[in-house]
Amino acid sequence: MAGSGKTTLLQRISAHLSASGKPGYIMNLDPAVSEVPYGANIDIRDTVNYKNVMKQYNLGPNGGILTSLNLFATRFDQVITLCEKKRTPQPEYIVADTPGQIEIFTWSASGAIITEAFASSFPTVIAFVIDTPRCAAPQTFMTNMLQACSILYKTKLPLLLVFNKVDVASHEFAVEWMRDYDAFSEALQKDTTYAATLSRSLSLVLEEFYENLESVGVSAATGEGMDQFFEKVQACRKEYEQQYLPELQRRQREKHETEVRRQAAELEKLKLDTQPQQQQGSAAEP
Ligand SMILES: Nc1nc2c(ncn2[C@@H]2O[C@H](COP(=O)(O)OP(=O)(O)OP(=O)(O)O)[C@@H](O)[C@H]2O)c(=O)[nH]1
Repeated sequence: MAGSGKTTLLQRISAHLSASGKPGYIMNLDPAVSEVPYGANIDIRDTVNYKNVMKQYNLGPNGGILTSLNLFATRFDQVITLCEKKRTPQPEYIVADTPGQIEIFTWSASGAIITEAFASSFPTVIAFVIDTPRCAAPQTFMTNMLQACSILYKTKLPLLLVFNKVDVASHEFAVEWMRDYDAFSEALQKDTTYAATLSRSLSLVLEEFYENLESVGVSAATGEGMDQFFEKVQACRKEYEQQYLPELQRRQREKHETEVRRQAAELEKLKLDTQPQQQQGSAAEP
């Protein structure tokens, strides 16, 4: 979500990878950001000028971001080619920062094109960054979980909940709320509003979702929890290989078979269309 610390975390990830001797391949996909505090290998702003897009298409800020991202997505095959290029040292991670307005990325055609392009070329993991101090209120916590759930639902990719800013507030309460429905319900006890009742019911529904989620507490500001972050990313990578990849290969096989069937049907149609002409042609021969 906006302000959760995505850019600061990316800066931290980049520094962590550089310190390990294997710099990451870093990408900025936010066309509206004024400055990025890390050295980006690919920056959407080098390709699309968001302010010009707003002017040219007579759009507001969100429309401008969305259209810039759509324009960029049309060239994403070139981005993937750049990512696949051999380098020394070979980066182990490609990390992408997304626009702050979550819905622009997750619910747009370009967001789908970009995530699918990554996911069909590399093991891909979504890191959902959460402002931990801000989600100490049970209903804000629930709003974050519903957003995470909708991203998981949309992308079907392994998702890691990254509780950021643990230098300000520990994320222990959030882990407890995910593990123990009663603890979450107790936190809502004094609240008798409709929203609190809804949150309680949703928490029950989300129990299964929580069970299959990896989570970690980090501080992008101090670097706390970064080793655990990378361990969790590796766990998510396994999930990608065991669950997402077979499903992706099945979809690709299905697509290929449909294409083969379509081509065979076209060929058959062509044969039928040309048959009477051949017969006509041979009848006309002396
Ligand atoms: N205390 C603390 N502050 C942090 C941490 N990470 C980020 N911040 C602060 O949170 C604010 C937002 O951080 P950004 O990295 O710009 O957040 P973002 O999610 O990229 O923001 P948008 O792109 O605008 O959505 C800044 O003031 C950061 O300094 C952290 O781990 N601890």
